[in-house]
Amino acid sequence: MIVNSLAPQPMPGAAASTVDLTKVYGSGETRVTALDGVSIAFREGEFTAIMGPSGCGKSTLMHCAAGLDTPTSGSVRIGTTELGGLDDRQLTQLRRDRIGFVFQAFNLLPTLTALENITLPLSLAGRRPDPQWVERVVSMVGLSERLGHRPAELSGGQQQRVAVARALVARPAIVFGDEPTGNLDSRAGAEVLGFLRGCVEELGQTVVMVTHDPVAAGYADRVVFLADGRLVDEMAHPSPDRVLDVMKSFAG
Ligand SMILES: Nc1ncnc2c1ncn2[C@@H]1O[C@H](COP(=O)(O)OP(=O)(O)OP(=O)(O)O)[C@@H](O)[C@H]1O
Repeated sequence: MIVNSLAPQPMPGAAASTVDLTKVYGSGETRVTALDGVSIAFREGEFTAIMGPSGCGKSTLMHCAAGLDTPTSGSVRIGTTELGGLDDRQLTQLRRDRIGFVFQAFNLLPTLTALENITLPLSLAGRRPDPQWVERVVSMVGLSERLGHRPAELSGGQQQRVAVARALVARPAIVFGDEPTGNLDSRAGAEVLGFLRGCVEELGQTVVMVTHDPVAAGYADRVVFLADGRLVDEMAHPSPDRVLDVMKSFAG
C-alpha cells in the first residue's frame, strides 16, 4: 500500500522526523532487521499512535526517534536538529530539554512527592519551574489535591498522571509514550489518554504513542501501522473499529 504522507524528506512543521531509518540487531544467524527503511514525520500539534503486530519494530522506532537508541542507518531529527550530528552530552541535553517520556511502568521516584517528581526534570537541568505552566499542567491532569502525596499513596492512574505531568513540565517539543496505558485498567487508561489528548488540544503539544490497544489509538489524530519493520498503512481520524479491522488484516 502506498502511504502518501510518509514523505522521504523531513516535513516543515514536523516535531520529529525520520528518513530511511534502519535498525539491525545482532549478526549472522541472530541478525534481526527491526526497522527497514522507515521515513515518517510527526507533525507539530498532532497525536500519533504507532501500532502493529508484536515484534514489528514499534518500540525500536520510538526509541530511535527519541534519541534513546542509535539507528544503524538513516536520519532522525527533533525539529530541525539532526541527532546523528550530536555527541553523547548534546544528546542527553536534547532528551532532557526537548523530549518528554511516558513509559508503561510509571518510573516515579518513591521518596519524592508528586510535585517533586513532576518538577524533577527541571531540577536536574538546573532550571526554575515556571509556576504558571506547572499550575496549568498539574490542574489539567487533575492532581492539584495530591501534590504532597508520594507515589505509594497514589493509584496507578494517578501515578501515570504524575508521569504525564512530568513529561510536560519542561514544555518539550514532543512527548513519546511507550504503551502508557499498558499497566492501567480501562477507566484509569481512559483518563490518561484523555489527558494526552488534552495536551494536544489545550497545550498544543505533539504526542507519539506506541500502543496495542485500538481503543487507545482512537484518541489519536492519526495511526501509523508497522509490519516487519516497515510502514505499511496509516489512518486519519481513527476509530477503534476501523483500527481493529486493520489489525485483523495483519493477523489474517
Ligand atoms: N536489543 C535487542 N537485541 C536484539 N533484537 C532486538 C532487540 N530489541 C528488539 N529486538 C528485535 O527487534 C524486533 C523489533 O522489536 P520491537 O521491540 O521494536 O518490536 P515491538 O513492535 O515494539 O514489539 P512488542 O509489540 O512485542 O513490544 C523484534 O524482532 C525484536 O526481537
